[in-house]
Amino acid sequence: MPASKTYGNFITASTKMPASSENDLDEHNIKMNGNETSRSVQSFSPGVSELSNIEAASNNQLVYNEQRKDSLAWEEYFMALAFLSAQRSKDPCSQVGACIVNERNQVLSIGYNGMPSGCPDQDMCWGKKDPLEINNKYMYVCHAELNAIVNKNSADVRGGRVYVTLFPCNECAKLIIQSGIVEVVYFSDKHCDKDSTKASKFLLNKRGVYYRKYASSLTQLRLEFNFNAVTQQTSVAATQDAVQQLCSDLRNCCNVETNANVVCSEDTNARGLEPTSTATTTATLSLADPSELPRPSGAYISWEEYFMAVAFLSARRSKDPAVQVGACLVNDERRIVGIGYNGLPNGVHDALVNWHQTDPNSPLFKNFYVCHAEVNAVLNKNYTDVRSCTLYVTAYPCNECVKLLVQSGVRKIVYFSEPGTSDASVVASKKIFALTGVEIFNYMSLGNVRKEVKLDFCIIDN
Ligand SMILES: O=c1ccn([C@H]2C[C@H](O)[C@@H](COP(=O)(O)O)O2)c(=O)[nH]1
Repeated sequence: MPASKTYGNFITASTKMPASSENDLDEHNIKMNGNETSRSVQSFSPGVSELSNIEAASNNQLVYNEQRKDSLAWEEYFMALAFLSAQRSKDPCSQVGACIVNERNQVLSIGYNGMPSGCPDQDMCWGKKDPLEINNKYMYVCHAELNAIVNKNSADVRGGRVYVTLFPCNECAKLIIQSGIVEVVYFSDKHCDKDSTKASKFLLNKRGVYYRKYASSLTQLRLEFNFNAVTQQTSVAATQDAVQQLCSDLRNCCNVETNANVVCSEDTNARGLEPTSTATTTATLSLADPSELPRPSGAYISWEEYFMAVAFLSARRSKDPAVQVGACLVNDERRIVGIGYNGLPNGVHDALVNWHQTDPNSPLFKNFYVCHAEVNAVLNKNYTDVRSCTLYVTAYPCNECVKLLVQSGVRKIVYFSEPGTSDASVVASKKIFALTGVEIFNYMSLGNVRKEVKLDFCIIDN
């Protein structure tokens, strides 16, 4: 990994390359299985907004060059989304995540490894050491890539790019190829010596699916659900950190005897599988080995925490030096259908707006130009309808956004920070919610929710 600057224990996004070079990744020769492969430029162009300031200046345009310099690059943002979704996984060993994006850098889908939907976690095998294959997790768990492909919010993922925390296995490579994904960006290749990874690379090479290692130095990120988190840490977060620590300690010490013993038939694993013989004697089976159980609650992030974390993560893409806002729209099947952050309209160069102009009487007032996170989340949806969706948003929506959300059919809003004022527009928004029956909740009022999520990309290699 290249050297990186640290912020406390965490690396800041400011260490990354300037925004103008985000697209550099699209133009280099890559090494694939020992062969130098020349890669044609892909059409993942970030568009006009990614032109360098120098270019703009040479065109004799006004350059304010005041946009935020530490916002996340696309590459970092998408890999962070993959690692964030991995934190939803209940796999006691490896939490894996995948994020599929299209050529316009819109998120099409996110997935993590887990049991098939509808199969109760507590009834499933989570271990991997049973001599009988049928009693191990591998036959049951759906891989992150599979879940991302089937959970897509678009008609298909053809032409897309998938960001994965772990190099896809051969089964996932087949799905990737068949679904038309053209590029794989991976973080870890820790199973490179396994046949399943070799077969995967063989397949991807044969089909011409380009794969490359995540190239940014950003490998850790702290998503603080607060504009002033240092002074406002709550005991909830502290408690959940303690639960996480406990779970990790438990995972590290196998075969610990606790009182959590159950009596069951010796030929079952007490998780719903058919007995392999007709023996009826009973034996005491210890369920104390946490590596055979799904992660307990607190050792993975809840849905509410996940969706709010996605909103806070997308906020980190914003170039606004003053306020970064993020929004995440979720349908009633808990699929993310739209993500947005506050930014300029497509095609408007980030360097051409005076980000520090706060005078509403000036034609350069930045708010005249910036599209709100909520608007972008609604518009960034693919073919999916946002009707009956829930919006997770880092800040209380403004009056204009409230109208848009209500007209789009959003039925529930979970916001993080309270409006700064209770002026007429806030009162009007609340009135609209009351009249239309749209539910609105402060995230913290949901109770026992964390206010911080830490992403450590290297954890996949531990
Ligand atoms: O491409 C892949 C490969 C594996 N996974 C999942 C499947 C399992 O839940 C874990 C691997 O568990 P280990 O205990 O580390 O063997 O990762 C995946 O999602 N995608």
